[in-house]
Amino acid sequence: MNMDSLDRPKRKKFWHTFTYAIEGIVTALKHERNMRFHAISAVIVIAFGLFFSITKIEWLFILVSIGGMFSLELLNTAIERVVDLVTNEYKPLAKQAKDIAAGAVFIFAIITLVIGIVIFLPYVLELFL
Ligand SMILES: Nc1ncnc2c1ncn2[C@@H]1O[C@H](COP(=O)(O)OP(=O)(O)OP(=O)(O)O)[C@@H](O)[C@H]1O
Repeated sequence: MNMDSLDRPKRKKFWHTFTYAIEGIVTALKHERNMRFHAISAVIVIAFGLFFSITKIEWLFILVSIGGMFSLELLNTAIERVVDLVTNEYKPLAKQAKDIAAGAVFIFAIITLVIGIVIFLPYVLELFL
């Protein structure tokens, strides 16, 4: 039996899932101001990292921060879309769902900010002192 023909539908499904995910990211970048803000912030942070030649461990923290921020913002956007799909009337549960999702993004944003300060402040101080 040809194993390749058995594998093919699964592989096709994997690539479809992958392209749908990319489609989702592109859609969010197009329609969500916050996503564009994260993208610009990520470019600036990477430029700072290259400028200051930060260490491997520091790059890993930056990577997790950027990846986490994008992932959470995407989940937040997905929750907003589902809530808007379910209702466009004022519903306390809709408010809770949106605000709790926004809360998750906010907590990670604060942590990311602290990571950024802890990593870059010593480099900036060294530059000026
Ligand atoms: N159907 C709804 N019922 C009750 N409250 C809602 C509903 N839709 C949104 N809200 C609340 O209104 C406020 C503004 O929400 P809205 O979705 O307009 O903007 P947002 O949360 O800033 O998202 P974005 O600007 O990214 O679209 C939030 O507190 C949200 O929880």
